[in-house]
Amino acid sequence: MTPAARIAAAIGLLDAWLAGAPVERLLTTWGRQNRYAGAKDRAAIRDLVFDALRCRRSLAALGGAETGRGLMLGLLRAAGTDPGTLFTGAGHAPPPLTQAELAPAPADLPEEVACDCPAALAPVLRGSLGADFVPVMQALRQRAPVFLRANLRLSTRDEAAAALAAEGIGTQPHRLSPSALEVTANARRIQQSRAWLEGLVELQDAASQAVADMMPVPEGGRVLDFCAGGGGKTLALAGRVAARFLAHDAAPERMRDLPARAGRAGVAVTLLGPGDLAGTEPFDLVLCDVPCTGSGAWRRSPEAKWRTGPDDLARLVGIQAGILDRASALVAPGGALGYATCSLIEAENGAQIAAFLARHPGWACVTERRLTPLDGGDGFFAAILRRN
Ligand SMILES: C[S@@+](CC[C@H](N)C(=O)[O-])C[C@H]1O[C@@H](n2cnc3c(N)ncnc32)[C@H](O)[C@@H]1O
Repeated sequence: MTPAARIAAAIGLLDAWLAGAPVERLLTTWGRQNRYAGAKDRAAIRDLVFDALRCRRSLAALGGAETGRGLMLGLLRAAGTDPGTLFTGAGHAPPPLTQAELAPAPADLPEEVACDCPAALAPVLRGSLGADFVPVMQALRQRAPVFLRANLRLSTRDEAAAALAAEGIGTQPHRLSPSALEVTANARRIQQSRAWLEGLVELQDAASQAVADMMPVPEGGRVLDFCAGGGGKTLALAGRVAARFLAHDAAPERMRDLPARAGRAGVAVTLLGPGDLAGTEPFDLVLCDVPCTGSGAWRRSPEAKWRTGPDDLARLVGIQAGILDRASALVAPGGALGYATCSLIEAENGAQIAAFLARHPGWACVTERRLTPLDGGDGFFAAILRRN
């Protein structure tokens, strides 16, 4: 496909997204319906769509309309490319620019538009981020780096990096965690590499690794990952300490890849569905990596940035409180309750912990950490609580 034809495809996909369809389903369906498009075309179109979603507000302003066409015009203008060179109407290119579209783009955009902050959550984001509001929102406009976690059970980080380098995959250590590697070349080869297939590395954000590093796991102890999902945190904990790991999720189908991932990593994890918890307590650590707005990960999931509002936030805060109440009852005397979100919003973070402590006076918070994309990885919050 020509660059102009890829832009025309992205315009169609963005129009369907603006009409309410989920982005991943749109991209999958587009790939099935356009078999002539090769892997490079599909990847390029995905990049165009995700770049546009990350910067939806500013690009719509630069392109003069909140339509697929307006977003692509804005994307080209933001990159300093004259859209007229691609909007030619020739072959599969988008139709030429109209008189209205030829008008100069606005020189100055309002702050929240320029940093692509969603209007619905702007007050809570401003309140939560304070002086970091603009830099963090600006950081969320960029593509996220690809990070790997070296499985320290099987090799050192340097050995994992050397094994990847032997297969042409460039990495560099990242300061957020002793296991974190930032991929600098050939990220698309990772899942075919021997290093990945043999469990030396896993894909995991560096801040997510830093959160796992904070969790107190006693050697030989019992650990419950209460909201295990794909098991990223379970595997990071198991990569650090030899202990007994149980993974639980309210939606057990989310854990379907965990047995294969645990097998690759050389660790044992017992899976528990919603009805299986009774009698499994007590645990030395119960980790609650709770469902949240995901605002710290909007670089990777930009769709959520525009489709999450105050009602979703209120619903999630209620779910998080319920999880903490339930999970705290499973912690052994002297054990720890871990809490984590990939959110930047205080209601899901420090305020959630303060509300838990107000409901449970026997508990105290011993550590809290807030990470934003300015630290290099996704935005995360983590706290460790112990019974007084
Ligand atoms: C942030 S994700 C977990 C990500 C995972 N820990 C990882 O690192 O890959 C949150 C998970 O919580 C699960 N969940 C939602 N409500 C829950 C509940 N009430 N109890 C337990 N798990 C729940 C969701 O199904 C989802 O898989």
